[in-house]
Amino acid sequence: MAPTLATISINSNTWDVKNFVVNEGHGVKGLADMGIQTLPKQYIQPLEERITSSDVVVDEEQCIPVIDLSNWNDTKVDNMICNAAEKWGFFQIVNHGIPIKVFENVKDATHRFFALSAQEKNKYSKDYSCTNNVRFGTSFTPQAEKALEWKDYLSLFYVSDEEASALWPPACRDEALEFMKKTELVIKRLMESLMKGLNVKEIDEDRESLLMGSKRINLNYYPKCPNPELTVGVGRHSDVSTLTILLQDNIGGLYVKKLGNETWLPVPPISGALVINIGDALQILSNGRYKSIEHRVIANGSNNRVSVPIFVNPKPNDVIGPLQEVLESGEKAVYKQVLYSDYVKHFFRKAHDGKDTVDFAKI
Ligand SMILES: COc1cc(/C=C/C(=O)SCCNC(=O)CCNC(=O)[C@H](O)C(C)(C)COP(=O)(O)OP(=O)(O)OC[C@H]2O[C@@H](n3cnc4c(N)ncnc43)[C@H](O)[C@@H]2OP(=O)(O)O)ccc1O
Ligand SMILES: O=C(O)CCC(=O)C(=O)O
Ligand SMILES: [Fe+2]
Repeated sequence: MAPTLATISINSNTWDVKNFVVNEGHGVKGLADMGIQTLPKQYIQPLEERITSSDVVVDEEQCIPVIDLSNWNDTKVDNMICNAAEKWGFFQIVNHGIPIKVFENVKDATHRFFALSAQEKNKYSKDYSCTNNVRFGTSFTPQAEKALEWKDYLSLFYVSDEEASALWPPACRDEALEFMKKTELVIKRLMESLMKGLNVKEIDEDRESLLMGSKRINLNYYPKCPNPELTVGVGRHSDVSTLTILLQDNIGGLYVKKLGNETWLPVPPISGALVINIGDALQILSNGRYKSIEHRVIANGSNNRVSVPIFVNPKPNDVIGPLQEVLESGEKAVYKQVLYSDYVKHFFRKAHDGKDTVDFAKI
C-alpha cells in the first residue's frame, strides 16, 4: 500500500523507498504519481554521471545522420548506412515503409501497460513472473547500483507467437508483436547493407543466427521527475545487441557520445523516424569497424516520456568473435570468441558503466 505524502518524509529513513519502488513494484511511476516534490536521495547520481549543458553540443551540423531509405536499391544508400555505422554508430531512418500507426499503437500500449496498478505490473517482475522471458522492472540493476535510475521498463524476449500470446501482458502484447513484425524487413535489409561493407557476400543460416537470431523488445517509461538535473533516466551504456531499432516519442532526452571526444549530441525526435544504433555484438563481429556508441537518457521535469527499443541479437548459445571475412585481409583480431549469453549476463550483473562491457571480449 502506498504511503501518502502527508505521512512520509521521503528523505528521512522512516520509509524504505527502494522497497516501495523495486520490491513492491510501484516503480518510479509510483513515486511520480504520489506527487513527490523532491528527488529521493537514492536517485541522486554522482556529479560525473549527470549531463550538464557544458557536455552537450547543440549544432545542426553535428547531428547524427538521417538516412532516407526511399531509394534503397541505390548503392549510395548502402554506403551511407555503412559510413554512419563506422563514424557515428547511430543514425535515424526515414521513408522506411513502416506505417506510422504501428508506432502510435505501440506507444499507446506502453502508456496503457504502465498505467496498470503496481499489483498488476508486479505479476511480471523478476520475483513473480512465471518466465524469465517477461520481466517488469525499474532502473537497470537495482541490486548492483549505488544510485538508481529514473526509469521503469517491461522487457519481452521473443520466442514464438504462441508464447507471446500466452505470456506477454495483454495490455501491450499485440502492439509490441506488431511493431516487431513490421520492422522485420527493415532489420534484414539494414543487415544486408551492413554486411556488404564487411565483404560478407551472403547471410546464410549461421550468419542469420549470429546477426539476428534473437530479439528482445523493451517498453521504457520515464515519468516526469522532480529535480531531473540530479539524476538520469538511463546511465551511460552501449547496447549488447547487434543492432537496436529505437522508437522514441516527441519529448526527447536521448544523448549519444560523439566518437573521438567527450561531447554528447542530442538525438532530436523526428516524427515517423526510427533511431538505429550498432550494439557491442556487431562491434565485436566487425572487429571494431562498426561502433557501438555510448548513450544515455536524461530525466525530464515537465513530461512523461516513453521509448520502445527492439534489441536484435545473436542467439544466446552463439559464440561471437570477429567474422572470417573481416580478418581475411590479414587484419589482426581485437576480440576473442565469447559465448553471447555470458556476454549479456556480464552486462546485466553490473551497473551502467559506459563502454566497459566490451572489454569482456577484448584480447
Ligand atoms: C533494463 O534496462 C536496460 C536494458 C538495456 C538492454 C540492452 C540490450 O542490449 S538487451 C539485449 C540483450 N540480449 C538478449 O537478451 C538476448 C540474449 N539473451 C540471453 O543471453 C539470455 O536471455 C539472458 C539475458 C542472459 C538471460 O539468461 P538467463 O539464463 O535467463 O539468465 P539470468 O540468470 O536469468 O539473468 C542473468 C542476469 O541478468 C539479469 N537480467 C536478465 N534479463 C534481464 C532483463 N531483461 N533486464 C534486466 N536484467 C535482466 C538477471 O537479473 C540476472 O542478474 P542476477 O544478478 O539476478 O544474476 C539497456 C539499457 C537499460 O537501461
Ligand atoms: O529511451 C531511449 O531513448 C534509449 C533507451 C536505451 O538506451 C535502452 O533502452 O537501451
Ligand atoms: Fe541503449
